[in-house]
Amino acid sequence: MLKKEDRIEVDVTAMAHEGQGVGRVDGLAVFVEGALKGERVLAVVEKVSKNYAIARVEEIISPSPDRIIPRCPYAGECGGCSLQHLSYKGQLEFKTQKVRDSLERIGRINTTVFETIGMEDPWKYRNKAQYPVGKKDYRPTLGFYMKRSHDLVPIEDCLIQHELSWRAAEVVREWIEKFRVSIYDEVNHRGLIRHVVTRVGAKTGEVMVVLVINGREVPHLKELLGALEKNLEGLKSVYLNVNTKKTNVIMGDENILVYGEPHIIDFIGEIKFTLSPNSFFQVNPVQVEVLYNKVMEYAGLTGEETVIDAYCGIGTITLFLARMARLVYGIEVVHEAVRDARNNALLNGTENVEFLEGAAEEVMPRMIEQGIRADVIVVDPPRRGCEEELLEAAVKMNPSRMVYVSCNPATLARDLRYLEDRGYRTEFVQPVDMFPFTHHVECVASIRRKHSP
Ligand SMILES: C[S@@+](CC[C@H](N)C(=O)[O-])C[C@H]1O[C@@H](n2cnc3c(N)ncnc32)[C@H](O)[C@@H]1O
Repeated sequence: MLKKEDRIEVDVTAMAHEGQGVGRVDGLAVFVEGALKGERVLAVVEKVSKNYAIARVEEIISPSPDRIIPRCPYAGECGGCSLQHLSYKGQLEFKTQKVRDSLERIGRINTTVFETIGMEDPWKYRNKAQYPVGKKDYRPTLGFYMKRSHDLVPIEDCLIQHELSWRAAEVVREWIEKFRVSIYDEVNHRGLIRHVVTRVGAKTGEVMVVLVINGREVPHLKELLGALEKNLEGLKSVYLNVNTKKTNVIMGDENILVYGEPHIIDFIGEIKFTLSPNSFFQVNPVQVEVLYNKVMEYAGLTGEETVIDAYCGIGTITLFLARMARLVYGIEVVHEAVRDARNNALLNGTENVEFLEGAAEEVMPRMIEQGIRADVIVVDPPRRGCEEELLEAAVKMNPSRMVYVSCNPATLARDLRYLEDRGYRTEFVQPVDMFPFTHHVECVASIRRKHSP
């Protein structure tokens, strides 16, 4: 029987969904952090439970041809990226396989899963960063948490963040140090500065800086704004975000604008969007165009259709769809996002959209009661996937096509099974790499009604 601290040799035969290598020792599945499929490794057991064990790599006995030396100096420590040691080609293959496995095992979906579409340059792609603030050797530091912990890994830069983002974080760090501004301590719930959140408009270069604070004001604000203005070309907006709760949720509900404009602007393709501190906006501006173009292709619109875009956020997909549809309903639960979506429609002069506020699983049944039907339904839910009530309503509307955008292959598989059992067929699934160097993958599924009425 394996036990904690055992040193074992493992032949890694598969990759788990979060990127750990998996092998078997004494009949038990062992998940080895940092190991790749095809490798033989020496590992130290960290945890043993009834059905599996967890181990960490101590030595690579025979490496995979896909193993690379991580470019990031914090790889293995920082919880942000889990695949820095895998070649980019290997990452894309891993993601394709992960989607195929989920669809087959969880959903028993028999469909074509295309190869994952990757980036030409998979670095510096993120337009949003959330840096926790802490201390190292009594000095303020910013960084990222280790995997499954709140231990801060101090960093000097992040290779997947937009460069303006780190520059903003550095300015805030220097200001904290210079004016001895207190740093939040989550153990005793004291101190002021919790996180620095940055958003960058990739096409416009506009920057928003949000200081998440355990309070409603900061000392030496004038000096902070002066330093940000001086060092950050493109600075458009600075907010204080009030989060006085003892919680792991990063941002609170209240935002106080202390500099510049309430929004920054960015484009996806030709369409213009305003972004506020809390609104959801896809983090990879290059791949989001690839993703939305796939949505358009699979929606197959001619200009005649009534379309529903459920879980529409600030109306990004809605406005794309509207260019080729008669009317698009966007449905979203977050009030501010609906307000932004309506603004974005105005900003782009788009009139054939209507935004409905509420939980999509409640709004869609009400639409049916009002006699509203859709020819095409697009859904883009959070990781937990769609509520059954929403899928039930979607099937009742009897659209000829659905497009499912998903950031979680497991819930995608579950929901596709629901639809397959009720007269729909998954034509194909296209994974898109929105998050290089992490284990996450986005998918677009094309779904068709099996029989026309
Ligand atoms: C993955 S995001 C997609 C947003 C948008 N389609 C985009 O590409 O930017 C999911 C969105 O669903 C919203 N949401 C979460 N639960 C919801 C629900 N039950 N009904 C409607 N919207 C919901 C979230 O606020 C978020 O804006």
